[in-house]
Amino acid sequence: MSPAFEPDDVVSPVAASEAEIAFEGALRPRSLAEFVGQKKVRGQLQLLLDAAAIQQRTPDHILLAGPPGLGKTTLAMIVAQETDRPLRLTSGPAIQHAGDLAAVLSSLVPGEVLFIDEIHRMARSAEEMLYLAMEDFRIDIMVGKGAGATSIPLDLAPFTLVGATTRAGLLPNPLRDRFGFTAHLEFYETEELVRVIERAAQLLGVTIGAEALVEIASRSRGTPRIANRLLRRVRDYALVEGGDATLAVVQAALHLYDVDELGLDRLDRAVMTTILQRFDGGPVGLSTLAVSVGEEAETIESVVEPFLVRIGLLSRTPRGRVATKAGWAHFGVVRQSDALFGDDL
Ligand SMILES: Nc1ncnc2c1ncn2[C@@H]1O[C@H](COP(=O)(O)OP(=O)(O)OP(=O)(O)O)[C@@H](O)[C@H]1O
Repeated sequence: MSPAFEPDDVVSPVAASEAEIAFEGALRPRSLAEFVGQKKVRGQLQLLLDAAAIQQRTPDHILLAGPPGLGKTTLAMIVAQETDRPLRLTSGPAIQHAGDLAAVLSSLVPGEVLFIDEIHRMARSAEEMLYLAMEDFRIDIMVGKGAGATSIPLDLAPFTLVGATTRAGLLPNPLRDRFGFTAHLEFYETEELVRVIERAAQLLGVTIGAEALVEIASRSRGTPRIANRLLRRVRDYALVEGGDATLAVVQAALHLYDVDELGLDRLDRAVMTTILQRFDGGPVGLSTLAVSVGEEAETIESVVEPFLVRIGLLSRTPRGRVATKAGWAHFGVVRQSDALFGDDL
């Protein structure tokens, strides 16, 4: 099954190519003060870090939950920077065995911040090891097999775990409970994205007007990663055209990249038109929908749906996914049952 959705799609909120990772690195805010939006989470994190500093201990473990591209990695980096501690980055898929995690944990220096991205994708055996490590800064290493197996306890340096997940619901309770603080990152408001783009434009040396900023922000799916990426495309367009990033340039550039006024991309449109045309507006189950659009169910659930639900085009019901009235209206499709019986929407 070939995916309908590539990580480099212009409005894909998922992690991008090497070139984009370098581009993102240059734009990352370095402190909580520079981090735009998520006011509540910023306040809560600041308090947690200040309290730890006063007590001269490692800050509590932190879980960051939310859709991709909202700033989880950036916040983990900020936690390390603000507390002046080294940072180790790894991810759930890289931890396939308990031994992979033991190697990371046993090499941490005192106070280090360990960031595990996509923590819900870590191996089960490693999860169990992590419980003890988080609670007691200790792990048990099993040596040998069967009746002769023994466990050797190993003390760890105290560390702060920052876990990131797009699927908080998939984390087992014992793991979730061991985080001292869970932050739920929300999609950003347009005004917040305007500030993200304004800051990025300054760093990139792009001259951009107020209307153009709002236009990019309102097509960025509430996601800073997408806002920065659209700005990059607009900058390229302005460069080639030999002018500033005006509203007309933004509109032309985003039209070229097929980003509509709501910021919907190919996969969003594929999901919506499948529900509308193939399933007459739903309800349709997630796995059926995934097969119909040729995409992983997880991508649909964690990347596509949260935004479609947020902007009111789709609703999730116990019987399946259903297009809302606004969904029908946005795509200008007429419900087959209404067409048959001549009802108005
Ligand atoms: N609040 C913010 N203010 C300014 N820029 C931000 C903010 N949040 C994210 N960004 C920018 O958006 C980009 C993506 O952020 P980041 O990598 O932290 O997202 P993420 O949630 O970790 O995504 P993923 O789950 O895919 O790893 C970065 O370039 C970062 O600079």
